[in-house]
Amino acid sequence: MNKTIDLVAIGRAALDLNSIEINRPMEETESFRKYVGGSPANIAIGQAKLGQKVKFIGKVGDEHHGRYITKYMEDAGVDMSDVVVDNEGHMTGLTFTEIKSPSESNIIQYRDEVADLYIRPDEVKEETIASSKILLVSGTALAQSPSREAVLYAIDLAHQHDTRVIFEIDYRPYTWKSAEEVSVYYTLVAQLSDVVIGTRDEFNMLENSEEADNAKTVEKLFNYRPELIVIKHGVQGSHAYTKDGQVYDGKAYKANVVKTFGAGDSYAAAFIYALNQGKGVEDALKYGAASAAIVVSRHSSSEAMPTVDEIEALIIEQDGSL
Ligand SMILES: Nc1ncnc2c1ncn2[C@@H]1O[C@H](COP(=O)(O)OP(=O)(O)O)[C@@H](O)[C@H]1O
Ligand SMILES: O=C(O)C[C@@H](O)[C@H](O)C(=O)COP(=O)(O)O
Repeated sequence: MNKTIDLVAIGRAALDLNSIEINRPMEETESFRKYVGGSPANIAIGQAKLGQKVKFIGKVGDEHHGRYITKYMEDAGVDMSDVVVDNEGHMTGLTFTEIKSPSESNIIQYRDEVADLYIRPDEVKEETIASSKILLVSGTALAQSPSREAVLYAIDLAHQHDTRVIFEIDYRPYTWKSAEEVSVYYTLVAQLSDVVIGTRDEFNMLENSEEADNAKTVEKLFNYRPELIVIKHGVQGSHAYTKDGQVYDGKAYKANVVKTFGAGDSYAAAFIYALNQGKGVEDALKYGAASAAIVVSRHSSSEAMPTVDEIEALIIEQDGSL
């Protein structure tokens, strides 16, 4: 089928309530600003801001927040026509963020019985997956049925239609029942994906191990489908590994940090954008890191997503050239 969509993301679109009073613990914070949130929604918005054609597959609550999210993402350029409105009383998920200092942010999520975890396989449209170059899978969508089966079905369709599967591990400690359960589903989906992106801690969850050896992690996964694996190490940067044995080291850019969350989603949006533009892995690491440096210097994880010009200006400013 003709690939008219650059990326389709599956998973949660939710709300972030970010503390307005920065550098304060949550216990002393009284005011919050609302943004669209949820890792795959943030990545979809980031991609749209980079000029990509993006579609979203998910389920939102039949209430004010669900309507706000759908409208915001449509206005941001994300095609929301496959998003289902829940009709069983499940609500949109909420995240409160604590901005304690430029090096410490924490999040508290309300994720019990949330609408996004109730998307069913029969609500995933084959023609959407078939017409997209990339299927972006968020690991949190594997935490519970029927969302788990919806994701596995989407991956199967992607394989049938030559759609590249990118797995953002996106570990959140809610909803999952045990470390073993996390490891089983993360390993299964990583083995079925073409590209896997996660932090070192997230790969530890995948392996259900504290060993934290990047070389061993990639060696095991390269026995399966993945051809590119990215392991992120916060402000220390990230590493990309290819199946043919190449290793690329990416550095973080200097930033005037407001808060540390949002780094991963902005990194993924720009990293995938660069790959889709035909740039090499080395450049993709720069685009991802520059995008993250911009988002950590702003208040949100969605509205804060940069344009291509902003990313390239930051790379030129700090590296001297693109
Ligand atoms: N404080 C920071 N300043 C500048 N860049 C950052 C900072 N924190 C993270 N980044 C960039 O964002 C990337 C992803 O961040 P990381 O914290 O590893 O992911 P996640 O947000 O998913 O936990 C890093 O590789 C780095 O390039
Ligand atoms: O993913 C969520 O549900 C919460 C996000 O919207 C929030 O902005 C966040 O924690 C982003 O974190 P990241 O993984 O550092 O990008």
